[in-house]
Amino acid sequence: MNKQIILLPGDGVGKEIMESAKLVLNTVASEFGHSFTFHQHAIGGDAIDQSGTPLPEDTIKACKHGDAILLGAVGGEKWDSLPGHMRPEKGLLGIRKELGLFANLRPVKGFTPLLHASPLKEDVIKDSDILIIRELTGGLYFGKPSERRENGNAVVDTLYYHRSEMERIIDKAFQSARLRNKQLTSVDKANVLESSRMWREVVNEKSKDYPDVTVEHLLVDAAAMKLITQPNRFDVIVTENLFGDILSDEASVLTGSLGMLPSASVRSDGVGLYEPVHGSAPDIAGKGIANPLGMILSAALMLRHSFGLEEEASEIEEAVYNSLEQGYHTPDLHIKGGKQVGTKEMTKIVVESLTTKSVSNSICSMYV
Ligand SMILES: NC(=O)c1ccc[n+]([C@@H]2O[C@H](COP(=O)([O-])OP(=O)(O)OC[C@H]3O[C@@H](n4cnc5c(N)ncnc54)[C@H](O)[C@@H]3O)[C@@H](O)[C@H]2O)c1
Ligand SMILES: CC(C)[C@H](C(=O)O)[C@@H](O)C(=O)O
Ligand SMILES: [Mg+2]
Repeated sequence: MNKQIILLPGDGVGKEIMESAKLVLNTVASEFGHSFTFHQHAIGGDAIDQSGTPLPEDTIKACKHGDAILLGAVGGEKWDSLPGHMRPEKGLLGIRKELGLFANLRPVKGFTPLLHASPLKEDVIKDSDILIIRELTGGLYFGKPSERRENGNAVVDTLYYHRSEMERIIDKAFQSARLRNKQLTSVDKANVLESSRMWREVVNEKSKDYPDVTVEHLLVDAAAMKLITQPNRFDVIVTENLFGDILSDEASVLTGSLGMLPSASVRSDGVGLYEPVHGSAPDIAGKGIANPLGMILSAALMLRHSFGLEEEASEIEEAVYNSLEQGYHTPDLHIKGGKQVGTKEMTKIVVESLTTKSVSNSICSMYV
């Protein structure tokens, strides 16, 4: 298979972990006889420094023509004082919107060896296998107006959703639930927000088309609590943009670290942008200790969702979990008796595991 992959390393640890993804993808290419060509472009702070804008035209053009996109992370203190529309984060929001990537899939699989200090019982964590589906191109992130008023003393952000935007993401969530354990939790704030009341209506209407899927509604505050106290009760969670952003970082504790979570931002035709859930991690950037696994697992999601390479994707996931089971980990994780390594070494271990195919594991879930 011949594929053109657009790489947007971005800022901070984004650059470091993108190297890891490239190495793993090159290994897969040579093991399975594929040809992956990489085209690197600027986004975020990196792009601001190079051309004065967080999302240059040539980056948008390349993303539209590539077969899939891998993104590291954007942002950092250096650009924090820029006005809102100039910030690195606008580059990320812009490319999601530009490509119509309305569905953000964030799989979370509990992994007990990493959580020896957790108050939860081991089997609760081990049984936790959640797919968070976050609406990605609407809500407060994109609502107009968003501005300062009254001489800068008042502020407005707008939460706008069209019913059709709710319908497509909720449909996607029902379809995903059907492929998994047929349980859908819709998270909203229907006791307060009009948008959430419409969201609930749409979920209830759509549920008639999916009678085999069990639906529950949770208010977001209670959902946040249950995600931590009873994570194994969830299968697929669907929610709007901002709630999904927050809940997915929270859920990452089930895996031991935010550095572990991958994500796929997709639309209906398979076009996708794949990125770890975490940010540019300025506190550890440049130290060579960033966890590359969320990025590597995002590359696996790309192979599965955009290229249909299920076997290759599963092998990467297995190599990642085999490496952890052997005790190798970056400093953000805590494995009793494990061996702490840096980004490059961790990547090398995953690559070795891929090439030796020392596979045997039951902890790796199908990320749908
Ligand atoms: N998708 C993205 O590009 C994205 C996502 C979130 C935040 N951001 C941006 O990143 C910048 C920093 O934000 P933040 O500090 O709130 O969030 P962050 O996700 O960058 O970091 C939060 C914490 O998690 C740790 N962490 C994150 N990724 C890690 C990894 N791979 N390995 C080990 N530890 C890791 C960090 O060291 C930090 O302690 C901000 O400018 C923010 O806007 C970007
Ligand atoms: C950087 C920021 C705009 C982004 C978001 O909120 O979507 C990030 O937190 C994420 O989760 O991808
Ligand atoms: Mg986030």
